[in-house]
Amino acid sequence: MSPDDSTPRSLFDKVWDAHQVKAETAETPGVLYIDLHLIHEVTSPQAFSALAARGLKVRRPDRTLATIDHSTPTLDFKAGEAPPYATRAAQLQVERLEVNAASNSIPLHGWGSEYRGVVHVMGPELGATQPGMTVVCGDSHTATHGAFGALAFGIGTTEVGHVLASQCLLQRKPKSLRVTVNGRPGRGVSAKDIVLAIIARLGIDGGTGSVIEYAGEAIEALDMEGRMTVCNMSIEAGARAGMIAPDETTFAWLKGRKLAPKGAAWDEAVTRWSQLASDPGARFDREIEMDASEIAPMVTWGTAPDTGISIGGHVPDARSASHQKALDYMQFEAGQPIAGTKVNQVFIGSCTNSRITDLRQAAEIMRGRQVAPGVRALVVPGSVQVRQQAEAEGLDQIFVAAGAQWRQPGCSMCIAMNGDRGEAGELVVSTSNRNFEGRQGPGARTVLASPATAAAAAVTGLITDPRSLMEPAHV
Ligand SMILES: CC(C)[C@H](C(=O)O)[C@@H](O)C(=O)O
Ligand code: SF4
Repeated sequence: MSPDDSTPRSLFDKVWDAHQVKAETAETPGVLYIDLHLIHEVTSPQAFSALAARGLKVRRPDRTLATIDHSTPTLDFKAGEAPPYATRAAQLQVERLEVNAASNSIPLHGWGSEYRGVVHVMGPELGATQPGMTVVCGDSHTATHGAFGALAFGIGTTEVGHVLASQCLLQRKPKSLRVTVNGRPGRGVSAKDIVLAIIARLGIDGGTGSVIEYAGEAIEALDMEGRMTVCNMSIEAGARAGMIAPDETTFAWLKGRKLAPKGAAWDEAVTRWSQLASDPGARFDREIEMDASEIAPMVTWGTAPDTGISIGGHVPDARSASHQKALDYMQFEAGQPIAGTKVNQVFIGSCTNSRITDLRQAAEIMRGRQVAPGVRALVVPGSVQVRQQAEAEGLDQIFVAAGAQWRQPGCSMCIAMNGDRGEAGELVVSTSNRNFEGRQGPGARTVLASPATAAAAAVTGLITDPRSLMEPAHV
């Protein structure tokens, strides 16, 4: 059932149509071809076991790419020494992936690879993620890759097995939602603030069953790192995926990367990719518009990512029992200003905000300042590449001189599976994407924020508007 050529199509429609092997019917889902399958140590073991139990081989090891990120320690260790895993389970997960990747000829960026990193940081960095592709991973933040105009979404472990075995997935076509962010944000307002504002507007289930296309001047003005931050959090509004039309910014970022097309193939790819943007008149099931100039630096007050408020705002009144529960957990009083709240830890990292531009924004605030007494600040680059780049720019020196800890790459305190965590009752200002109860350690309280806001919290020990610490030159 291919639409006739004159029907205007969205970016999502175009990528979907190009990968549909078999159309869905009322009774059965369709079959979608997958271009890139990313895997990590947490959601792949049972899938490999399922394949082995049925005597199946990995169909396209060359379209599969593995890394280790969730369970890996971020502490330094010497070459030849065993990594200082937090638990035996963490070690076994990593070792299992090493064996599974080797025995199935899947490229693994494990210990020793200069491309190891959080799966949603290293895939794009390698140039593995490209416009117009379908990308899946057994991980809910796979939407990150949609920043390149790919259709990228998270799948469950059973589906990881399906894709390993067949390179295809059974899917029903999701609905479409366009979020247009008009205008330009003011100084000190980053991609993270924009997406927290979008999620606050949509609610945690406002995007359910949909693929979001982000559009508008404020989105187009973002660099690729910012676009990845926005797409990354699509799942936090319940959406299946987030996408942004590829443009010159996308092509310039990808050009020359290890797995990006080269020479004539590059030119041919750019011509193809340039046709992916939504056609004028393309239909969306739903549309919302926002104005970037109205967005301030955002922080969350609750235990769901849709509880963002502007940093100058007040914690809202409880509107339901679950709101009250969130207030109690967070130890916030309705009506209190959120700025000025005491902070115990700061985490700058995660697949939302651990890329080079994120670290530059944090360093700009920390330069020449000290982490406040009693505060622990962790800066965890998203990949070995980001770490090396940051060190080449001297950012590590700024963090270390400020008294922050400069760590090895990984998911770290975003999910607290590797030993990095907040203690019960501690307030953690975090650049990650989830503030669920216990996400960063049992009883730890998470406030989501941008890298600049997190850095401002580190140096003041309080939730602080980062604009108050910015040089007048940046006004
Ligand atoms: C461990 C993994 C399955 C999980 C996910 O799916 O997102 C994790 O990455 C997260 O952020 O919660
Ligand atoms: S950094 Fe956090 S959100 Fe991203 S993949 Fe790792 S645990 Fe999930």
